[in-house]
Amino acid sequence: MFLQNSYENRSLIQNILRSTIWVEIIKKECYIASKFQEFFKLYLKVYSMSSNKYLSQMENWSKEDLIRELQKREEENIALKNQLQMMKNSENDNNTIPSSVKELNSFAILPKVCSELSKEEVARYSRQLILPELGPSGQKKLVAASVLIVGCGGLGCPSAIYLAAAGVGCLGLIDYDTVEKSNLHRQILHTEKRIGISKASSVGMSVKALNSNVDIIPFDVSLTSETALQIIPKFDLVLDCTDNVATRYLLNDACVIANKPLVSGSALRYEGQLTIYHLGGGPCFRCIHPKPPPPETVTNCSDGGVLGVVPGVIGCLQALEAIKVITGMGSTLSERLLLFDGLQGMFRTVKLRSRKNTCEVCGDEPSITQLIDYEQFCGAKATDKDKGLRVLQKHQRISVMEYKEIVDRKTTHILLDVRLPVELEICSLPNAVNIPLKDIKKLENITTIREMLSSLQTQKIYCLCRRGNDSQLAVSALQEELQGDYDIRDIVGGLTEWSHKIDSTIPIY
Ligand SMILES: Nc1ncnc2c1ncn2[C@@H]1O[C@H](COP(=O)(O)OP(=O)(O)OP(=O)(O)O)[C@@H](O)[C@H]1O
Ligand SMILES: [Zn+2]
Repeated sequence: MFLQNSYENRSLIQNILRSTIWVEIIKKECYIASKFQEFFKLYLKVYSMSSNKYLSQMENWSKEDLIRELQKREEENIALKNQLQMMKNSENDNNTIPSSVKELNSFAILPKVCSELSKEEVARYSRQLILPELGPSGQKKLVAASVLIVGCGGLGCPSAIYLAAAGVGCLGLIDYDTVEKSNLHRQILHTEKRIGISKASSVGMSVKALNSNVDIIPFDVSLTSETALQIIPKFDLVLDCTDNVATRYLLNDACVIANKPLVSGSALRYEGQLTIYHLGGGPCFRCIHPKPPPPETVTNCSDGGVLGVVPGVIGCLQALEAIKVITGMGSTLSERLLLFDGLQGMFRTVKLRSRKNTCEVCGDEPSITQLIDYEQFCGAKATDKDKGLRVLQKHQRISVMEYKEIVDRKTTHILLDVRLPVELEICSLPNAVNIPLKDIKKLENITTIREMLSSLQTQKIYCLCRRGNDSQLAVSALQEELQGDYDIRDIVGGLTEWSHKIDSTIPIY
């Protein structure tokens, strides 16, 4: 069989093998980082194992499959090389980041009682020390303080770096995710070389490089109902730098139960918001939002987009609020919500309601005294990754492979791309008709679709979007509006799946 493969496929297989071997080697090399005498023995062993295993598996693969496999290996290689480089760098670096905390029961924050600022501290913080409201006494409070930053993304990066710069003694950094290329436009503490490594460690490294006096405690874990109360009580104050509703409720309830103030920020497109919950008798998040919003009304950065500067602004302001809470300077945003409109260049502050004595968690007789299942409560995952909507039956959906066959057989149909026009400028399939989901029920669009169906003499409409969520909603909407014997389906996984399985030249965004 192998002999029947084209020359091209064979050379692809060779490349995949080479790449696979490197993945294995680098993994091992990471493990034995400094024991290079074992390196060559390992190389030979891995080489012979990998060749036999992979050759027999890949003999019958198509060229497309081989290209995809190669890309996967190469990406894995880059991430691993970055990790290895990081390990080698840290061997020569005095400011190494402690490895991330896995045993949540056992970590401790070393108490920093700062009775006197050192000469070095006076020199480093001199420009803020001479502010009368802060002064040496405020600086000592900062040095003795510990702040937990939940989420090391667009908001977490600026808040972490400013708190470290200001001399906060200990920063806890939580994020379960790893650095991706699409993070770099706004998550400014990560670097190209750190793609693939833990976000919490990456932020830790940047923070340490700026101020080695700060103790860093990274947690490569998801904050959940199981982990939250093992971590939060050990810190003085918490920053919510996350991006999903379930985590917002979890953080709120955990901070009320642990009696910690919560500095909460959010940013989307060109706008941001900021407030402080559960501080000095002020309201908590549940006092303001007793019920979660319907999941389908929540937009995140990866769907709605965000200009990087906007979380930059809000993250900096979160750091400022934290500094005020710790030092007692000025007046905080408790019971007030700050709204930032980046496009108009406007800040506004609105008054929030005061604490509700009937609040389920911070009220006089709370019914929530321990953490609950927040994904169930919100009807949404505690991540903004893929909403994975499922509103259609199996017979109303087709896979990208099935759609490819329809295209190859030249079966007459309408391909309806329901993304925004700006997204079609990024990438699109040939002959797609664009009607954004939000406009799909408009009379003129329904009329256009009816006319196209009748002029093409077809009953078939295939709806396409970026990841296969909006396309399902489009199918439901069209079924309601068209009311006829039509074959309307959605293409599962959308253009992202098309890129993975059919045409890897389509960019994933
Ligand atoms: N429950 C949680 N525990 C730990 N980290 C969380 C939790 N919920 C969200 N996060 C983290 O909060 C961060 C939010 O940052 P942001 O929205 O800027 O990043 P993102 O999710 O990487 O962005 P994108 O939507 O572009 O993929 C993410 O890094 C995410 O992993
Ligand atoms: Zn409340």
